[in-house]
Amino acid sequence: MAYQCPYDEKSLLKTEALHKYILETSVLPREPEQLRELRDMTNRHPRALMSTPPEEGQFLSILLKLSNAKKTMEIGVFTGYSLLCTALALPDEGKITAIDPDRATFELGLPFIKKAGVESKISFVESEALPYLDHLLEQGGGEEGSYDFAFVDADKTNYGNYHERLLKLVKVGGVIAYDNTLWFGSLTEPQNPEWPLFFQSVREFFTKFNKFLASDSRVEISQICIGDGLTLCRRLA
Ligand SMILES: C[S@@+](CC[C@H](N)C(=O)[O-])C[C@H]1O[C@@H](n2cnc3c(N)ncnc32)[C@H](O)[C@@H]1O
Ligand SMILES: O=c1cc(-c2ccc(O)cc2)oc2c(O)c(O)ccc12
Repeated sequence: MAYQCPYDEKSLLKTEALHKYILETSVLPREPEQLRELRDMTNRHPRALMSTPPEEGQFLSILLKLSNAKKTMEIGVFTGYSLLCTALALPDEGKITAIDPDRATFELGLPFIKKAGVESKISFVESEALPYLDHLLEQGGGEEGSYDFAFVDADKTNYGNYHERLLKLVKVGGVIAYDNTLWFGSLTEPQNPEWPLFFQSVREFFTKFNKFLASDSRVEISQICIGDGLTLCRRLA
């Protein structure tokens, strides 16, 4: 049976009105046309809740520009909202390695990426991320320490495994961003036996992963209350 997330609203803000205010004032009026069209299409998908929300996409975009990122990695593409945000934010020579075993869902968003004229910046890799990251690290050829930025929004309980590989692939000063680290605000809620088992296991995972990141001396971190929680890790040395 399909997993059903117990929450249908992806915002951690105090009220829905505040979320609506931010969207209507600062985000949606400035959202590029192809992103809006891709988001409208995705909203009709049964798993639309998985898509990166527009305020988070806007944040990723400004972060990529501020950090002058050129070579990035995306783990977990779905229909490509965060991927298109990234592709639009990178300079003309920018490159994104986008990894997801589900090509069909990526292809739903591809016409919008093409229409935006940024397809050439994207190399889509149809694969589970872990073996592909290992392949990049094994093949040599300058992949180690070459990425400016990585956005991780895939199978949550593998984030620790991605972290070890990505710390080798991003350059010193590069950033790894982990999505969903506040998992619908459930981390500080009492355990609810009515939650689906998958939801509970991800909650337990993030409880440990957040502590792990906080104690990881290889990175500087900032956990941001946007979308479902986003933790930025900047590689030190
Ligand atoms: C939350 S969605 C990604 C949302 C996307 N960032 C967006 O803005 O629409 C999670 C994606 O992770 C992919 N995924 C699941 N397991 C994966 C794995 N082992 N490696 C890479 N991607 C995986 C799923 O196929 C799904 O498309
Ligand atoms: O409800 C979800 C589920 C996921 C999810 C489940 C299984 C995978 O292999 C990958 C992702 O991801 C979500 C997500 O990223 C989100 O922002 C909201 C909900 C869900």
